[in-house]
Amino acid sequence: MARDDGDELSFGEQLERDRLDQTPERTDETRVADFDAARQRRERARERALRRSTGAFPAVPDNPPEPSEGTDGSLYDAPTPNSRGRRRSERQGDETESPSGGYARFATRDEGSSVASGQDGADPYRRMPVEESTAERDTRLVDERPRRSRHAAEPGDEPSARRGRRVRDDVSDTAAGLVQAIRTAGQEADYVPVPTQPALSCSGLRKSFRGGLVLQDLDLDVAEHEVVVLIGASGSGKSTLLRCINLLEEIDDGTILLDGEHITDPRTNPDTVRRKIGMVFQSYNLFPHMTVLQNITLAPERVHRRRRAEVEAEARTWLERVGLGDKAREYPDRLSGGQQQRVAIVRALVNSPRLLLLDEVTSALDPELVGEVLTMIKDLKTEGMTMILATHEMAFARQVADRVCFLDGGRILEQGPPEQVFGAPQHPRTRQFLRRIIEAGRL
Ligand SMILES: Nc1ncnc2c1ncn2[C@@H]1O[C@H](COP(=O)(O)OP(=O)(O)OP(=O)(O)O)[C@@H](O)[C@H]1O
Repeated sequence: MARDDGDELSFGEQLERDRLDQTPERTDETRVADFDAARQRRERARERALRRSTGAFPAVPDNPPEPSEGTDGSLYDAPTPNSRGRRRSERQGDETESPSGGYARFATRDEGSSVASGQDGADPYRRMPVEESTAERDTRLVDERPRRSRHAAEPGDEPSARRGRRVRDDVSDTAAGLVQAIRTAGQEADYVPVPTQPALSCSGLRKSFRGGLVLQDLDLDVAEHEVVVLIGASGSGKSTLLRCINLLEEIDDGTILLDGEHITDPRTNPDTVRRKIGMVFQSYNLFPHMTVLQNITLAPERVHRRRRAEVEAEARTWLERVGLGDKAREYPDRLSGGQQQRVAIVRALVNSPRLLLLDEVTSALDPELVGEVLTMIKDLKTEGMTMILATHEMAFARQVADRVCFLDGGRILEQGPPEQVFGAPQHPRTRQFLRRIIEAGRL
């Protein structure tokens, strides 16, 4: 539906206009003024919803505001699949925006609108039970939200159900999906869930080289602070996945969202993305003719146009932290392999990336040098860095991973907490792979 001035109307706006049109004794001026005011209110509500989606807020307020139909009687914005086609009066039990802009709450089927309107003495903000399902994957239960996510996907999860739902504008849709899930299950709920979005969300990734499919409809969500370790046989697609995430390879199909931003959109500037995603490779890739400091500051200065003094100060701080403070003026060939790899990691960290990708970072190191790099990665984990690592170091994977993903033939065949994947693998292929690792004495 189009407005008179040609603008597309959202579904909420259509309903709002219908409602205003049907109100008797209104002049054109008041109708237009009311419509614009309602539109602004909805935009403010949308901004608040977005802010809430990225930060913590109380699920159950100390002093819950009176449940409200909205101070203005306007329609709740962002209509949802299960609410489309219904007017506010019919769906006000689904979601209520408090006057202070604070809370999402969900009524069960039996509560109907009486709860939302505060009738019959029901506490409209009481906790309600919910059993987490796949559709609720991208929500956190506020009262139990851990600092570090344990994103334990189950084998057999249906990824396609999540596809295309990771953009910021989908926050309300996610919440609505959750409401629907609760209703479908017909269960009473324990908690008020809050929709959140993963730091990284890959959906339906496909990548082929010369006709050979290397990634096949691969889905992967990574929560903030989560450490995901990719394991799998040589050629299973681990490096390709990391390179696609960093836009070093162009995907054939699918989407990658970073903090809800569609980074695989062809209009995206890869340099902007790479400032937010640090990547470290097996072979450290340091420039031999540049000092350690120059290697670290090169891209931030030249590509990202950051001020030299600022970048140098950051680089020196990092070098001190990883015990290489005295190496800033050295050339790479004067450093050990482990030291060079630590410099490469510092180079990836100096832009304060949102996500760090580590591709076999210990493979090229002498065994006695592996430890210092692994210690550095463990320290980064402790500090809450969100990371995806591809590694053949199974013992390390077991120690550092929040979640282990086993790749086979370009697919994530099995994933879960390390104790589950290493201790009780479900898929025969995972068991076969791990048996070989154990036989080789690598686990
Ligand atoms: N640039 C490329 N051109 C052609 N084929 C490629 C290219 N990059 C990767 N491949 C192929 O894609 C498949 C997956 O490679 P990838 O490096 O992602 O696997 P991997 O799981 O990281 O292996 P490894 O553990 O040995 O590093 C392999 O068959 C590889 O030969």
